Amino acid sequence: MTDPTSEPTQPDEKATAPAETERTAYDGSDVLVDAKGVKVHFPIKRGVIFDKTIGHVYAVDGVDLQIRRGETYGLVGESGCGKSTLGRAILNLEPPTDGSVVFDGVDIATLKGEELRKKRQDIQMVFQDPLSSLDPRQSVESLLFEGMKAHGIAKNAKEARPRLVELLNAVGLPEAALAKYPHEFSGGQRQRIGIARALSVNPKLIVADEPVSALDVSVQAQVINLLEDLQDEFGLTYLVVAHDLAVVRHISDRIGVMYLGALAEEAEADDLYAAPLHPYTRALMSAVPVPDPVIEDRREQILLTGDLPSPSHPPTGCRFHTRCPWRQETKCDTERPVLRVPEIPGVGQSHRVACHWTEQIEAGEITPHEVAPQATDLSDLLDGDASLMGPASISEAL
Ligand SMILES: Nc1ncnc2c1ncn2[C@@H]1O[C@H](COP(=O)(O)OP(=O)(O)OP(=O)(O)O)[C@@H](O)[C@H]1O
Repeated sequence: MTDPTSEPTQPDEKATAPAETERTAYDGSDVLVDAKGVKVHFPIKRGVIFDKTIGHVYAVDGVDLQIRRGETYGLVGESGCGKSTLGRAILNLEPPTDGSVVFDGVDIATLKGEELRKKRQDIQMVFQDPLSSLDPRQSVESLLFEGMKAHGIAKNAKEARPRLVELLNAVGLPEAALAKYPHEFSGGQRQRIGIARALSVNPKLIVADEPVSALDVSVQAQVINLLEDLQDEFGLTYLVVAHDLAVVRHISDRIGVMYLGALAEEAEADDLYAAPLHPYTRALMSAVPVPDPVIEDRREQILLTGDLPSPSHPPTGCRFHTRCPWRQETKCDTERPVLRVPEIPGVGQSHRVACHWTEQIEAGEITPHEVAPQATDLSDLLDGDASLMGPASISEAL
Protein backbone atom coordinates (compact mmCIF):
# COMPACT_ATOMS: atom_id res chain seq x y z
CA MET A 1 0.00 0.00 0.00
CA THR A 2 1.20 3.48 -0.73
CA ASP A 3 2.12 5.67 2.19
CA PRO A 4 -0.16 8.66 1.80
CA THR A 5 2.38 10.90 3.50
CA SER A 6 5.10 10.09 1.04
CA GLU A 7 5.94 12.61 -1.64
CA PRO A 8 5.11 10.93 -4.97
CA THR A 9 1.38 10.58 -5.52
CA GLN A 10 1.40 10.16 -9.23
CA PRO A 11 0.70 6.96 -11.06
CA ASP A 12 3.43 6.64 -13.64
CA GLU A 13 7.00 7.31 -12.55
CA LYS A 14 8.35 7.38 -16.08
CA ALA A 15 5.65 9.71 -17.25
CA THR A 16 6.20 12.20 -14.48
CA ALA A 17 9.95 12.01 -14.00
CA PRO A 18 11.48 15.46 -13.53
CA ALA A 19 12.10 17.13 -16.84
CA GLU A 20 15.75 17.09 -17.76
CA THR A 21 16.85 20.14 -19.57
CA GLU A 22 19.41 20.59 -22.29
CA ARG A 23 21.56 23.33 -20.87
CA THR A 24 22.97 24.83 -23.99
CA ALA A 25 22.68 28.56 -23.51
CA TYR A 26 23.66 31.15 -20.93
CA ASP A 27 26.08 29.05 -18.89
CA GLY A 28 28.75 31.53 -17.89
CA SER A 29 29.91 34.23 -15.59
CA ASP A 30 27.12 36.60 -16.55
CA VAL A 31 24.56 34.37 -14.85
CA LEU A 32 23.17 35.96 -11.68
CA VAL A 33 20.47 33.39 -10.92
CA ASP A 34 20.91 29.72 -11.75
CA ALA A 35 17.87 27.67 -10.78
CA LYS A 36 18.21 23.94 -11.38
CA GLY A 37 15.47 21.36 -11.13
CA VAL A 38 13.46 23.57 -8.79
CA LYS A 39 10.36 21.98 -7.32
CA VAL A 40 7.92 23.40 -4.82
CA HIS A 41 5.33 20.85 -3.73
CA PHE A 42 2.78 21.98 -1.15
CA PRO A 43 1.36 19.19 1.01
CA ILE A 44 -2.43 18.85 1.07
CA LYS A 45 -3.39 18.10 4.65
CA ARG A 46 -6.56 16.59 6.02
CA GLY A 47 -7.73 15.83 9.55
CA VAL A 48 -7.56 18.06 12.59
CA ILE A 49 -5.85 15.60 14.91
CA PHE A 50 -3.57 13.57 12.67
CA ASP A 51 -2.93 16.32 10.15
CA LYS A 52 -2.44 13.73 7.46
CA THR A 53 -0.85 14.56 4.10
CA ILE A 54 -3.18 13.22 1.44
CA GLY A 55 -1.50 14.63 -1.62
CA HIS A 56 0.53 17.52 -2.98
CA VAL A 57 0.06 20.61 -5.08
CA TYR A 58 2.85 20.41 -7.65
CA ALA A 59 3.07 24.21 -7.92
CA VAL A 60 6.58 24.18 -9.41
CA ASP A 61 7.74 20.87 -10.75
CA GLY A 62 11.23 20.82 -12.20
CA VAL A 63 12.21 24.23 -13.52
CA ASP A 64 15.64 25.10 -14.88
CA LEU A 65 16.07 28.79 -15.42
CA GLN A 66 18.97 31.19 -15.65
CA ILE A 67 18.83 34.96 -15.37
CA ARG A 68 21.76 36.96 -16.68
CA ARG A 69 23.09 40.07 -14.99
CA GLY A 70 21.39 43.20 -16.21
CA GLU A 71 18.59 41.48 -18.09
CA THR A 72 14.86 41.39 -17.51
CA TYR A 73 13.42 37.91 -17.49
CA GLY A 74 9.66 37.80 -17.88
CA LEU A 75 7.68 34.86 -16.54
CA VAL A 76 4.23 34.47 -18.05
CA GLY A 77 1.42 31.95 -17.83
CA GLU A 78 -2.17 31.40 -16.78
CA SER A 79 -3.27 32.00 -13.22
CA GLY A 80 -2.21 29.09 -11.02
CA CYS A 81 0.64 27.86 -13.24
CA GLY A 82 3.21 28.51 -10.51
CA LYS A 83 4.78 31.84 -11.55
CA SER A 84 4.63 33.49 -8.12
CA THR A 85 5.73 30.34 -6.33
CA LEU A 86 8.78 30.09 -8.60
CA GLY A 87 9.56 33.77 -7.93
CA ARG A 88 9.30 33.14 -4.21
CA ALA A 89 11.49 30.05 -4.49
CA ILE A 90 14.18 32.14 -6.18
CA LEU A 91 13.97 34.56 -3.25
CA ASN A 92 14.08 31.55 -0.91
CA LEU A 93 10.88 32.84 0.69
CA GLU A 94 9.49 29.47 -0.34
CA PRO A 95 12.38 27.03 0.10
CA PRO A 96 12.34 24.55 -2.81
CA THR A 97 11.23 21.00 -2.04
CA ASP A 98 13.95 19.90 -4.45
CA GLY A 99 16.54 21.46 -6.73
CA SER A 100 18.78 24.44 -6.10
CA VAL A 101 18.92 28.17 -6.62
CA VAL A 102 22.41 29.58 -6.98
CA PHE A 103 22.43 33.35 -6.64
CA ASP A 104 25.59 35.24 -7.54
CA GLY A 105 27.59 32.03 -7.26
CA VAL A 106 26.17 30.92 -3.88
CA ASP A 107 23.50 28.30 -3.19
CA ILE A 108 21.09 30.28 -1.00
CA ALA A 109 19.85 27.15 0.81
CA THR A 110 23.32 26.66 2.31
CA LEU A 111 23.35 30.07 3.97
CA LYS A 112 22.36 30.77 7.54
CA GLY A 113 22.20 33.72 9.95
CA GLU A 114 24.26 36.76 8.98
CA GLU A 115 25.30 35.32 5.60
CA LEU A 116 21.67 34.67 4.64
CA ARG A 117 20.64 38.14 5.82
CA LYS A 118 23.37 39.72 3.69
CA LYS A 119 22.41 37.72 0.63
CA ARG A 120 18.74 38.59 1.11
CA GLN A 121 19.72 42.25 0.82
CA ASP A 122 20.77 41.56 -2.76
CA ILE A 123 17.32 40.27 -3.74
CA GLN A 124 14.32 42.50 -3.21
CA MET A 125 10.70 42.19 -4.14
CA VAL A 126 8.16 44.57 -5.62
CA PHE A 127 4.58 43.46 -5.02
CA GLN A 128 1.39 43.71 -7.02
CA ASP A 129 -0.55 45.72 -4.47
CA PRO A 130 1.61 48.40 -2.87
CA LEU A 131 -1.16 49.32 -0.43
CA SER A 132 -1.12 45.93 1.25
CA SER A 133 2.68 45.66 1.17
CA LEU A 134 3.24 49.09 2.77
CA ASP A 135 2.39 49.43 6.47
CA PRO A 136 -0.24 52.21 6.59
CA ARG A 137 0.99 53.36 10.03
CA GLN A 138 4.51 54.10 8.81
CA SER A 139 5.54 57.33 7.08
CA VAL A 140 7.40 57.04 3.79
CA GLU A 141 10.58 58.06 5.61
CA SER A 142 10.14 55.23 8.08
CA LEU A 143 9.22 52.73 5.34
CA LEU A 144 12.31 53.56 3.30
CA PHE A 145 14.65 53.75 6.29
CA GLU A 146 13.55 50.42 7.74
CA GLY A 147 15.50 48.24 5.32
CA MET A 148 18.56 50.47 5.42
CA LYS A 149 18.64 50.18 9.21
CA ALA A 150 18.12 46.42 9.16
CA HIS A 151 21.00 45.98 6.73
CA GLY A 152 23.31 48.42 8.50
CA ILE A 153 23.34 50.92 5.63
CA ALA A 154 22.40 53.81 7.95
CA LYS A 155 22.12 54.05 11.74
CA ASN A 156 19.43 56.70 12.00
CA ALA A 157 16.93 58.52 9.82
CA LYS A 158 18.99 61.74 9.93
CA GLU A 159 22.04 60.00 8.53
CA ALA A 160 19.85 58.25 5.93
CA ARG A 161 18.00 61.38 4.77
CA PRO A 162 20.19 62.38 1.79
CA ARG A 163 19.91 58.82 0.47
CA LEU A 164 16.15 58.76 1.06
CA VAL A 165 15.72 61.99 -0.91
CA GLU A 166 17.91 60.56 -3.67
CA LEU A 167 15.73 57.43 -3.79
CA LEU A 168 12.52 59.45 -3.97
CA ASN A 169 13.96 61.58 -6.76
CA ALA A 170 14.98 58.44 -8.61
CA VAL A 171 11.38 57.22 -8.58
CA GLY A 172 9.98 60.66 -9.43
CA LEU A 173 8.63 61.75 -6.03
CA PRO A 174 9.43 64.96 -4.16
CA GLU A 175 11.24 65.19 -0.81
CA ALA A 176 7.95 66.28 0.81
CA ALA A 177 6.70 62.70 0.31
CA LEU A 178 8.93 61.55 3.19
CA ALA A 179 6.56 62.94 5.82
CA LYS A 180 3.43 61.43 4.28
CA TYR A 181 1.68 58.08 4.72
CA PRO A 182 0.77 55.48 2.04
CA HIS A 183 -2.95 56.37 1.95
CA GLU A 184 -2.07 59.92 0.89
CA PHE A 185 -0.76 58.69 -2.48
CA SER A 186 -2.32 57.36 -5.68
CA GLY A 187 -1.80 53.72 -6.72
CA GLY A 188 1.01 54.62 -9.12
CA GLN A 189 2.76 56.77 -6.52
CA ARG A 190 2.47 53.98 -3.95
CA GLN A 191 4.09 51.59 -6.40
CA ARG A 192 6.91 54.14 -6.81
CA ILE A 193 7.35 54.07 -3.03
CA GLY A 194 7.41 50.26 -3.12
CA ILE A 195 10.12 50.42 -5.79
CA ALA A 196 12.12 53.01 -3.79
CA ARG A 197 11.90 50.75 -0.77
CA ALA A 198 13.25 47.81 -2.77
CA LEU A 199 16.09 50.02 -4.06
CA SER A 200 16.95 51.36 -0.60
CA VAL A 201 19.20 48.38 0.21
CA ASN A 202 21.10 48.40 -3.11
CA PRO A 203 19.83 45.06 -4.46
CA LYS A 204 21.24 43.22 -7.45
CA LEU A 205 17.98 41.46 -8.35
CA ILE A 206 14.42 42.71 -8.09
CA VAL A 207 11.63 40.17 -8.33
CA ALA A 208 8.54 42.11 -9.42
CA ASP A 209 5.36 40.07 -9.01
CA GLU A 210 2.62 41.58 -11.18
CA PRO A 211 4.11 45.05 -10.58
CA VAL A 212 1.55 46.97 -12.63
CA SER A 213 -1.55 44.80 -12.80
CA ALA A 214 -3.34 46.79 -10.07
CA LEU A 215 -2.77 50.09 -11.92
CA ASP A 216 -4.58 51.97 -14.68
CA VAL A 217 -3.15 51.46 -18.16
CA SER A 218 -1.62 54.95 -18.41
CA VAL A 219 -0.02 54.56 -14.99
CA GLN A 220 1.18 51.05 -15.91
CA ALA A 221 3.21 52.58 -18.73
CA GLN A 222 4.79 55.14 -16.42
CA VAL A 223 5.79 52.53 -13.87
CA ILE A 224 7.20 50.22 -16.55
CA ASN A 225 9.22 53.08 -18.02
CA LEU A 226 10.44 53.91 -14.53
CA LEU A 227 11.54 50.30 -13.93
CA GLU A 228 13.47 50.39 -17.20
CA ASP A 229 15.18 53.69 -16.35
CA LEU A 230 16.13 52.44 -12.89
CA GLN A 231 17.55 49.25 -14.37
CA ASP A 232 20.05 51.29 -16.38
CA GLU A 233 20.78 53.71 -13.56
CA PHE A 234 21.34 51.12 -10.84
CA GLY A 235 22.57 48.18 -12.93
CA LEU A 236 19.64 46.01 -11.83
CA THR A 237 18.51 42.59 -12.94
CA TYR A 238 14.76 41.92 -12.99
CA LEU A 239 12.55 38.88 -12.80
CA VAL A 240 9.11 40.13 -13.77
CA VAL A 241 6.19 37.81 -13.07
CA ALA A 242 3.09 38.83 -14.99
CA HIS A 243 0.06 37.44 -16.72
CA ASP A 244 -0.34 40.35 -19.14
CA LEU A 245 1.47 39.46 -22.35
CA ALA A 246 1.76 43.09 -23.45
CA VAL A 247 3.51 44.11 -20.24
CA VAL A 248 5.86 41.14 -20.38
CA ARG A 249 6.68 41.71 -24.02
CA HIS A 250 7.55 45.34 -23.53
CA ILE A 251 9.74 44.97 -20.48
CA SER A 252 11.50 41.63 -21.03
CA ASP A 253 14.72 40.67 -22.76
CA ARG A 254 13.83 37.01 -22.43
CA ILE A 255 10.58 35.30 -21.57
CA GLY A 256 9.72 31.99 -19.97
CA VAL A 257 6.22 30.61 -20.57
CA MET A 258 5.02 28.47 -17.68
CA TYR A 259 2.39 25.79 -17.84
CA LEU A 260 1.38 23.74 -14.79
CA GLY A 261 4.60 24.18 -12.85
CA ALA A 262 7.06 23.81 -15.71
CA LEU A 263 8.55 25.90 -18.49
CA ALA A 264 6.90 25.18 -21.83
CA GLU A 265 9.04 27.57 -23.82
CA GLU A 266 11.81 30.09 -23.30
CA ALA A 267 13.18 32.60 -25.81
CA GLU A 268 14.32 36.14 -26.47
CA ALA A 269 11.18 38.31 -26.23
CA ASP A 270 11.14 39.28 -29.90
CA ASP A 271 11.68 35.68 -31.05
CA LEU A 272 8.89 34.40 -28.85
CA TYR A 273 6.38 36.89 -30.16
CA ALA A 274 7.51 36.59 -33.78
CA ALA A 275 7.59 32.79 -33.85
CA PRO A 276 6.08 30.99 -30.87
CA LEU A 277 6.84 27.28 -31.16
CA HIS A 278 5.17 25.47 -28.27
CA PRO A 279 1.47 24.72 -28.90
CA TYR A 280 0.58 26.44 -25.62
CA THR A 281 2.51 29.60 -26.54
CA ARG A 282 0.96 29.53 -30.03
CA ALA A 283 -2.47 29.46 -28.40
CA LEU A 284 -1.60 32.31 -26.04
CA MET A 285 -0.26 34.44 -28.87
CA SER A 286 -3.22 33.70 -31.10
CA ALA A 287 -5.49 35.08 -28.37
CA VAL A 288 -3.76 38.47 -28.50
CA PRO A 289 -5.75 40.82 -30.74
CA VAL A 290 -3.85 42.38 -33.63
CA PRO A 291 -4.77 46.00 -34.42
CA ASP A 292 -4.73 45.46 -38.21
CA PRO A 293 -8.13 43.96 -39.21
CA VAL A 294 -6.69 42.33 -42.35
CA ILE A 295 -3.99 40.50 -40.38
CA GLU A 296 -6.49 39.78 -37.61
CA ASP A 297 -8.82 38.07 -40.13
CA ARG A 298 -6.06 35.98 -41.70
CA ARG A 299 -4.10 34.82 -38.74
CA GLU A 300 -4.36 31.45 -37.10
CA GLN A 301 -6.64 31.24 -34.08
CA ILE A 302 -5.87 28.37 -31.73
CA LEU A 303 -8.52 27.67 -29.15
CA LEU A 304 -7.59 25.45 -26.27
CA THR A 305 -10.03 22.79 -25.15
CA GLY A 306 -10.76 21.97 -21.56
CA ASP A 307 -9.70 23.69 -18.38
CA LEU A 308 -6.27 24.04 -16.86
CA PRO A 309 -5.77 20.73 -15.03
CA SER A 310 -5.33 20.84 -11.27
CA PRO A 311 -1.69 21.17 -10.16
CA SER A 312 -2.47 18.50 -7.56
CA HIS A 313 -3.18 15.99 -10.34
CA PRO A 314 -1.06 17.08 -13.28
CA PRO A 315 -1.40 15.01 -16.47
CA THR A 316 1.21 12.35 -17.13
CA GLY A 317 3.70 12.80 -19.96
CA CYS A 318 3.51 16.26 -21.44
CA ARG A 319 1.52 18.42 -19.03
CA PHE A 320 -0.16 20.13 -21.94
CA HIS A 321 -1.29 17.01 -23.77
CA THR A 322 -4.86 17.13 -22.45
CA ARG A 323 -5.45 20.45 -24.23
CA CYS A 324 -3.02 20.24 -27.12
CA PRO A 325 -4.42 20.34 -30.67
CA TRP A 326 -1.21 18.62 -31.92
CA ARG A 327 -1.22 15.79 -29.34
CA GLN A 328 0.15 12.49 -30.70
CA GLU A 329 -0.64 9.19 -29.02
CA THR A 330 0.99 7.79 -27.02
CA LYS A 331 4.27 9.65 -26.68
CA CYS A 332 2.62 12.90 -25.50
CA ASP A 333 0.59 11.01 -22.87
CA THR A 334 3.52 9.11 -21.41
CA GLU A 335 6.84 10.92 -21.96
CA ARG A 336 7.54 14.27 -20.41
CA PRO A 337 9.32 16.40 -23.03
CA VAL A 338 12.61 18.08 -22.14
CA LEU A 339 13.15 21.79 -22.69
CA ARG A 340 15.43 21.74 -25.74
CA VAL A 341 16.67 23.83 -28.61
CA PRO A 342 14.66 22.61 -31.63
CA GLU A 343 16.41 21.72 -34.87
CA ILE A 344 14.75 24.34 -37.00
CA PRO A 345 16.73 26.58 -39.35
CA GLY A 346 16.85 30.13 -38.06
CA VAL A 347 15.93 29.23 -34.48
CA GLY A 348 18.71 30.33 -32.14
CA GLN A 349 20.35 28.54 -29.23
CA SER A 350 18.45 30.63 -26.71
CA HIS A 351 15.06 29.40 -27.92
CA ARG A 352 14.02 26.29 -26.02
CA VAL A 353 10.79 24.37 -26.27
CA ALA A 354 9.37 21.48 -24.24
CA CYS A 355 7.48 19.67 -27.01
CA HIS A 356 8.21 16.33 -28.69
CA TRP A 357 6.96 17.54 -32.05
CA THR A 358 8.24 21.10 -32.48
CA GLU A 359 10.05 20.38 -35.76
CA GLN A 360 7.16 18.39 -37.22
CA ILE A 361 4.57 21.02 -36.26
CA GLU A 362 6.71 23.78 -37.71
CA ALA A 363 7.18 21.81 -40.94
CA GLY A 364 3.45 21.22 -41.18
CA GLU A 365 3.95 17.44 -40.95
CA ILE A 366 1.55 17.31 -38.01
CA THR A 367 -1.62 19.30 -38.30
CA PRO A 368 -3.84 20.37 -35.43
CA HIS A 369 -6.87 18.30 -34.52
CA GLU A 370 -10.40 19.64 -34.72
CA VAL A 371 -11.08 22.18 -32.04
CA ALA A 372 -13.60 20.81 -29.57
CA PRO A 373 -16.73 22.86 -28.90
CA GLN A 374 -15.82 24.26 -25.50
CA ALA A 375 -12.83 26.53 -25.66
CA THR A 376 -10.84 27.72 -22.72
CA ASP A 377 -11.16 31.35 -21.85
CA LEU A 378 -7.70 32.88 -21.94
CA SER A 379 -9.01 36.22 -20.83
CA ASP A 380 -6.97 36.23 -17.66
CA LEU A 381 -3.92 36.57 -19.87
CA LEU A 382 -5.66 39.44 -21.58
CA ASP A 383 -6.33 40.98 -18.18
CA GLY A 384 -10.04 40.52 -18.78
CA ASP A 385 -9.87 43.40 -21.23
CA ALA A 386 -8.82 42.80 -24.79
CA SER A 387 -8.05 46.47 -25.20
CA LEU A 388 -5.12 46.02 -22.86
CA MET A 389 -3.38 43.79 -25.35
CA GLY A 390 -3.35 45.84 -28.49
CA PRO A 391 -1.48 49.00 -29.30
CA ALA A 392 -4.52 50.93 -28.25
CA SER A 393 -3.39 50.02 -24.78
CA ILE A 394 -0.23 49.80 -22.82
CA SER A 395 2.01 49.22 -25.82
CA GLU A 396 0.82 52.50 -27.23
CA ALA A 397 1.06 54.24 -23.94
CA LEU A 398 4.69 53.21 -23.56
N1 LIG B 1 1.11 28.08 0.32
C1 LIG B 1 0.45 27.32 -0.55
N2 LIG B 1 -0.12 26.16 -0.15
C2 LIG B 1 -0.79 25.35 -1.01
N3 LIG B 1 -0.94 25.62 -2.33
C3 LIG B 1 -0.39 26.76 -2.79
C4 LIG B 1 0.32 27.68 -1.93
N4 LIG B 1 0.75 28.72 -2.68
C5 LIG B 1 0.32 28.48 -3.94
N5 LIG B 1 -0.35 27.32 -4.01
C6 LIG B 1 -0.95 26.71 -5.19
O1 LIG B 1 0.10 26.52 -6.14
C7 LIG B 1 -0.37 26.75 -7.45
C8 LIG B 1 0.48 27.80 -8.12
O2 LIG B 1 0.23 29.05 -7.46
P1 LIG B 1 0.95 30.41 -7.87
O3 LIG B 1 0.38 31.51 -7.04
O4 LIG B 1 2.41 30.23 -7.86
O5 LIG B 1 0.48 30.58 -9.39
P2 LIG B 1 0.51 31.86 -10.31
O6 LIG B 1 0.82 31.38 -11.66
O7 LIG B 1 1.41 32.88 -9.72
O8 LIG B 1 -1.00 32.33 -10.25
P3 LIG B 1 -1.59 33.77 -9.93
O9 LIG B 1 -1.23 34.63 -11.09
O10 LIG B 1 -3.07 33.53 -9.82
O11 LIG B 1 -0.96 34.19 -8.63
C9 LIG B 1 -1.83 27.14 -7.32
O12 LIG B 1 -2.63 25.98 -7.54
C10 LIG B 1 -1.95 27.61 -5.89
O13 LIG B 1 -3.26 27.40 -5.40
